[in-house]
Amino acid sequence: MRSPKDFFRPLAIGAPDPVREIPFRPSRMIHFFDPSNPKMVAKVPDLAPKVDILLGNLEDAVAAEHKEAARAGLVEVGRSWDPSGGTQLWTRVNALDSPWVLDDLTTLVAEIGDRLDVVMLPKVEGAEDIHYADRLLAQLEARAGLQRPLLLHAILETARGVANVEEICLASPRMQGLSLGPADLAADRRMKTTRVGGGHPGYLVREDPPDGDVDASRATAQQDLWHYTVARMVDACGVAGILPFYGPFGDIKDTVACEDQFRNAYLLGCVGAWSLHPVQIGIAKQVFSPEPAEVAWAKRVVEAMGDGTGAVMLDGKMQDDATYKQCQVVLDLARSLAERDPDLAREYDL
Ligand SMILES: CC(=O)SCCNC(=O)CCNC(=O)[C@H](O)C(C)(C)COP(=O)(O)OP(=O)(O)OC[C@H]1O[C@@H](n2cnc3c(N)ncnc32)[C@H](O)[C@@H]1OP(=O)(O)O
Ligand SMILES: O=CC(=O)O
Ligand SMILES: [Mg+2]
Repeated sequence: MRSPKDFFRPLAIGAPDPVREIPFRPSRMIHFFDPSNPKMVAKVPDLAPKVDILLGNLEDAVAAEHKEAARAGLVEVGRSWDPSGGTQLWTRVNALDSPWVLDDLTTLVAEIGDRLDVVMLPKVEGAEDIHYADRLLAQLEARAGLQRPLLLHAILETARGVANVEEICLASPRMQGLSLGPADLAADRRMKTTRVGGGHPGYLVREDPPDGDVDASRATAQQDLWHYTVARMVDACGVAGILPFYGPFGDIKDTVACEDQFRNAYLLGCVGAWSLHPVQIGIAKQVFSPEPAEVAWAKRVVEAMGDGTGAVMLDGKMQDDATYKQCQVVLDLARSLAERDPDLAREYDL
């Protein structure tokens, strides 16, 4: 194990210094596109200003015969990318055991390393995966003469990854965040759902039988299959000072259930989710931006609490040091979103 004193030292001579803190930038949606698909690439100029993060996906959902074209397509997008708009450019590279990942990393860092913000790594199982990518990126950054380190984002999508989630988050100063990968995770855990995220009608609780009559009709409510993992992920990210995201919701037509899944993640502490189709961009934008009424309430609490200590009553509700901090979380998020979004700035009146 390396000495903690070495944690913030570059892993290759000439590589940029690792970041000390993960910058919080608006990250409500990570919009996936396939850079080998000309129709999707044609939409990039229009989509880029509408999303917080645009991600060129090279892994699953890109057919094996299109892997090289996807990599080359992302290089083209990166070369004409204008970072001054504030949108982040990310990529999801192929898995570390795949035949493509080495070329993905070497090509992307050399060609567009100065445009990319974050590299998403799929199927991360433990700290050893992050250590490998960390060293390789440092070598590639040094060779490319990059001034700023690329950050790493891991997808939590194997049982082993979930079991090792804390060590993954703490494995490198490059770690920017985690996403839940419910599809691969379901397969790896042998869960019996064939859906990409979302609930399942079979996973429910049923009310007790009235007067012991087990044949009577009884109300049921679907439960959230992902609650445990999202909560675990949020805590692990909190420990490491990095950002948790919900991942994909595959039922593109069911925008209502998508919104519910995103909102559960938002309330539990996630900063954003993936959008797989343009229709999901607006859902994520709305859900992961605090409601104006919530922001107004947070402002009232902070004002009423003065220096943030003691207890006061506001509309019949007790406020103290802890609720002051809860309200600061909402206000900090609102302020950072308002800086990027003039409509929200007006609605929040900040
Ligand atoms: C489990 C996981 O790993 S999830 C992450 C990996 N999966 C992905 O990245 C999937 C990304 N999304 C997609 O591939 C597509 O959205 C699909 C296959 C789900 C649906 O695609 P389509 O059937 O073409 O959807 P639809 O007909 O509604 O598309 C409307 C238009 O939006 C475009 N479009 C669809 N998705 C996207 C996207 N993610 N980004 C940009 N444009 C898109 C289509 O090309 C189409 O363009 P056109 O009007 O010029 O013909
Ligand atoms: O990559 C995402 C997943 O759900 O699997
Ligand atoms: Mg996956």
